[in-house]
Amino acid sequence: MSLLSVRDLSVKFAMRDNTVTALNQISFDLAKGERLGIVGESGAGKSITGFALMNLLSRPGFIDSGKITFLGEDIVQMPEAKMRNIRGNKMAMIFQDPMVTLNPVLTIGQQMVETLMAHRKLSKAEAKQIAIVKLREVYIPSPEDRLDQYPHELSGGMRQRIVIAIALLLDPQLIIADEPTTALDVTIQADIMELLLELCQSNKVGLILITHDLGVVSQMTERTLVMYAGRIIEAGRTREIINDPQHPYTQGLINALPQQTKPGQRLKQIPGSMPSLTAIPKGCPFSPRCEFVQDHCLIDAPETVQYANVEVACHEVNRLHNDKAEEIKA
Ligand SMILES: Nc1ncnc2c1ncn2[C@@H]1O[C@H](COP(=O)(O)OP(=O)(O)OP(=O)(O)O)[C@@H](O)[C@H]1O
Repeated sequence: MSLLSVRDLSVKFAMRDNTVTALNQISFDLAKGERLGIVGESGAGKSITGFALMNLLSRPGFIDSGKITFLGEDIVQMPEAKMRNIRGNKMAMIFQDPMVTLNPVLTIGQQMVETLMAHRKLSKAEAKQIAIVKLREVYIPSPEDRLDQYPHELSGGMRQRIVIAIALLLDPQLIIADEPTTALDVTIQADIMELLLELCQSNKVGLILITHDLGVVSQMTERTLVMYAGRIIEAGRTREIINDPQHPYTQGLINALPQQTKPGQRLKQIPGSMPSLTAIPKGCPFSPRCEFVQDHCLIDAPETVQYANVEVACHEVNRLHNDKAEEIKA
């Protein structure tokens, strides 16, 4: 059984005068223990996807259609009380800012013990012991002492480690991490990612990692979804997507990576920007920024097709692929 299955999921925002589409019929699967990256520029719909999966969208956002099946159960139709239980026990979300999760007026120990006791039949002493074990797993030094500290007494990196420990407290099967290191000092970002990877692997926890950074995705995940204007425009094994991207947008993201730029050369940014939800172009949403655009790209939205080991939504994928092969031959 797959851990998660998303079919034709559409999310809309009810604005004052009209309704705009933030997610447009996205579909994907996640196997148990699998790690999936969701990448794309700001506004692509990555965070909205994370919130929809947790059934945490709030007005004006709502799931318009589609199905989300988690461990065999339909999340979209699930009553909120049951969903709250699943959110605590089976899936957890880690946000960019640790203070979204941590309560500033409670000690670390109070937060962890309360969470454990709310979901498990445990005495306070037992819950405290589990909290200490979990803090040790995220390499918090002197965990016994940390239990009595408040979040503001700890560094940003330490706070995010504690958030990871809280996410893992009830042994979830899925963690959704939305830019979990963006707010942290650059020097500790890699440590936190490494920790998350290690814990997901050792506990066989599925991971959905939301990030704009393809470099991070290549280190952390087995499969990747590339999102643009609320659609999945390319999906496949991370290795294939990084080494042989098929969609011009993915190619643009990879060309913009600092490692692709020679010293003294300017970063090759994709021209233009992500459209706002109220101005998504007709046809292929990427067409105004695409150097390979053809007339028909402006009229019809491309279907998703299987091509060279990935799924890709681009009218011109065949031509681009052949041109690239010719280039390599020459
Ligand atoms: N409450 C809201 N009302 C209206 N539009 C919204 C709301 N929240 C998000 N949006 C829009 O939904 C789109 C997708 O947003 P989302 O936060 O998922 O993007 P993202 O890919 O996660 O970007 P970022 O990397 O900046 O977080 C954006 O165009 C955003 O402006």
